[in-house]
Amino acid sequence: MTIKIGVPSKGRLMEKTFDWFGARGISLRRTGSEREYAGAIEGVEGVELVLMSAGEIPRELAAGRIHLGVTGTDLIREKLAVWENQVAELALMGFGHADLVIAVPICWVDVETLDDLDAVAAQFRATHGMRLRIATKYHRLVRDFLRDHGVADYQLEDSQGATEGTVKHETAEMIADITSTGDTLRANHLKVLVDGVVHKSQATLLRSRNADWGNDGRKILRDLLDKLEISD
Ligand SMILES: Nc1ncnc2c1ncn2[C@@H]1O[C@H](COP(=O)(O)OP(=O)(O)OP(=O)(O)O)[C@@H](O)[C@H]1O
Ligand SMILES: O=P(O)(O)OC[C@H]1O[C@H](OP(=O)(O)OP(=O)(O)O)[C@H](O)[C@@H]1O
Repeated sequence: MTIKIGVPSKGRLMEKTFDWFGARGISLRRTGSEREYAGAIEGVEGVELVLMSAGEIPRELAAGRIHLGVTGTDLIREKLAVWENQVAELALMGFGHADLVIAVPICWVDVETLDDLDAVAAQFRATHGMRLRIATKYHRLVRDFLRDHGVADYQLEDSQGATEGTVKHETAEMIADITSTGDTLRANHLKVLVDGVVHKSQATLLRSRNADWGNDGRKILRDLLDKLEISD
C-alpha cells in the first residue's frame, strides 16, 4: 500500500512546501513538463505525491481520498464544518502567513472598530433599505466571526478573487479577505478594522481522520513522522 499526500500544485505554497520537506531530508519535486501535475517523492518509502489545488485539499482530506495534506489553516477552517473532527494538525509549517481581515474604505473616518461597523450597518440599512454588502470567499469564517462580535446587519457577497476591487466597482461596500503585506488593501483605499482580524493563517501539515490507513499505512506514517521529527 501507499499513502497519498496532497500538496499545492503551484505558486508560493508549493515552492515553500518543497523547501520545508527538503530541509528535513525528503525531496518533493514535480516531474514531467511544467504544465503536468505529476510529482515524485524521494527519501521515504510508500508515500505518493498528489499535486492539487490548495483550496481542494481540505475536502480531499475530509473525504479520505488523501491521507496527508498541506494547505493554509484558513482554508481548513473555511471549507470544513467542525474541522477538528475530520483532520488533525500535525505541524504548523511556519510559512504562508496571511491574515483574514475585515476591511472598510479609508474614507469611512468614523469606522475603526467592529462596534463602529455595527452602528454604521444599522444606519446603512435604515437609509438604503438594504444590508451592507461584504465581499468575501470566506463565508463560514466571516459569518461566525461577525456573529460572535454582535454584528448582524450585513449580507455576504461572494467574491472568489480580486475581492479588494469590489468596493471600487460598487458590488460591495466593504470586504473580508487575506492580506500579508497590506499592499493590495492600501492600493484599493481600504483599511483593516482595529479588531478586525478574523484568523491568522499559515501553512499546515494535516492528517485525515477519515482515510483508510490500515496497518501498512500507519507504519508508513510513523516512518515519515520520525523523519520529520513530528509526534502525532
Ligand atoms: N498574499 C498572500 N501571502 C501569503 N499567503 C497567501 C496570500 N494569499 C493567499 N495566501 C494563502 O495561500 C493559500 C492558498 O490561497 P488561495 O486560496 O488563493 O489559493 P490559490 O493560490 O488561488 O490556489 P488554487 O486556486 O489552486 O486553490 C491560503 O491558505 C491563503 O491563506
Ligand atoms: O497583502 P498583500 O501582500 O497585498 O496580499 C494580499 C492579496 O494576495 C491574495 O491574492 P492573490 O494574489 O492570491 O489573488 P486573488 O485575488 O486571486 O486571491 C489575497 O487575496 C489578496 O488579494
